[in-house]
Amino acid sequence: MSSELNRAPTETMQQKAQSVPILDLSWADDSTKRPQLLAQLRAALFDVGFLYISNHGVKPNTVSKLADRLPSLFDLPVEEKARLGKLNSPHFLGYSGFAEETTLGKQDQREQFDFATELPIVGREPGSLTKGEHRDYTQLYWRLRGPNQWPQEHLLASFRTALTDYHDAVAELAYRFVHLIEEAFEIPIGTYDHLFGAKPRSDRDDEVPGICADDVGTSYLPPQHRLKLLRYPPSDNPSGQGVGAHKDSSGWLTFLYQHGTGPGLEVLSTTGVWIPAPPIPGTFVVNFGNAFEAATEGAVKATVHRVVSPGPGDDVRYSIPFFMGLPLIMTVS
Ligand SMILES: O=C(O)CCC(=O)C(=O)O
Ligand SMILES: [Fe+2]
Repeated sequence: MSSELNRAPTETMQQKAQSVPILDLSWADDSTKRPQLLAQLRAALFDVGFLYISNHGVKPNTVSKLADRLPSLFDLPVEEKARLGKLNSPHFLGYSGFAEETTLGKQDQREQFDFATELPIVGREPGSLTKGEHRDYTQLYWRLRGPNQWPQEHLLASFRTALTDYHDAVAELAYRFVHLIEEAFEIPIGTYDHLFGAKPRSDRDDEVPGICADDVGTSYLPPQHRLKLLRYPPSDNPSGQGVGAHKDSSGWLTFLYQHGTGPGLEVLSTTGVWIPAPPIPGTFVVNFGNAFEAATEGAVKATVHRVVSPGPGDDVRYSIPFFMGLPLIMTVS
C-alpha cells in the first residue's frame, strides 16, 4: 500500500491538510524506512490530526471475528437489548437505542453498544471511605470502572471472546503506536508508559522532567479503554446526521475500524473543508482526543469529524471506535 496519498513535493501546507495520509507501520521494522515513517507520522500529527495505518499487526481474523458478528448483535431480540440497556449500568456500559444520543442538539442516527476493558468495581458510595485508603474512591468518576453487560452466550455465541480478543489486540497496537509517537516527537520512548499501568517514571533511572506518578506516588490503576460498536442505517435525508461534528472527548488516541465499503466518515481540514475518510481494507483510522491535544499544548489537534448517514439504498454502516483510556484522576495540569 502506498505510504501516503498523492503527496507531491511542491504541495503547500494547506494542500497537504486536504488528504488523510496512510502510514505503513511495517516500515517501523525496516531500519532504512523507519526514518521516513517517523517523518510521515510527524506530518500527520501536526498537519492533519488524522491518519490511516496499514500493516498494523492486528490479525485480520481478530477483526473479522468481531466485525462479522455486528449484524447479529444489533439483531438481538428487543428484550435482550433492553436487558443490556446502558441505564442499567452505573458504568455507562451497554446498549443505547437508535437516535437516543444527540450531538450539537440534533439526534445522531445510530444505534450503539458501549463496551470497555473488563474491570472490577472500585467506586464507593459517598461517606464510605475506608481509613488509610490511598485514593478517594467516592469521587463520582470512579463509577466509570466496572464490568461490561454481555449478551447471553446462547443468543450470540463467542461474542465475548471475539470482543475481548479484539480489545486486547488493539490495546497492544495502541501501546506500540504511542512509542512510535514518542519517537516522532523525539522524546524518550516510554515517556507515557506510566499512564498505562507501567512503573511510574520517577522509579526509573531515566526520569523525565514534568512527568510524574499519580496522586499517591504509586502507579496509576490499569487503564480502562472504551469501545463503541456502532450501526448507522440508511437515511432518506441525503445529509443525515450519523453522528454530528465533534472531537473525541474521552481518551488519548482513537483507533477506528470501519466495516464494509460505504463512505460516511468526514474530517474537518485546517482550511474548513470536510475531507472524506472512507473505509480502506486492512486499515484503522487514528485520531487524537482532547487529552492528547492538551498534553501537547495544542500542537496536535483533536480534529473535528462527523459521520454522514448512508443514503437510501446504501448498505448499513458498521464501525468500531476504540478509545485508548487515560487514568481517571489525571488533570490537565
Ligand atoms: O463511526 C464512525 O466512523 C466514527 C464514530 C465517531 O467518531 C465516534 O463515535 O466518536
Ligand atoms: Fe469520534
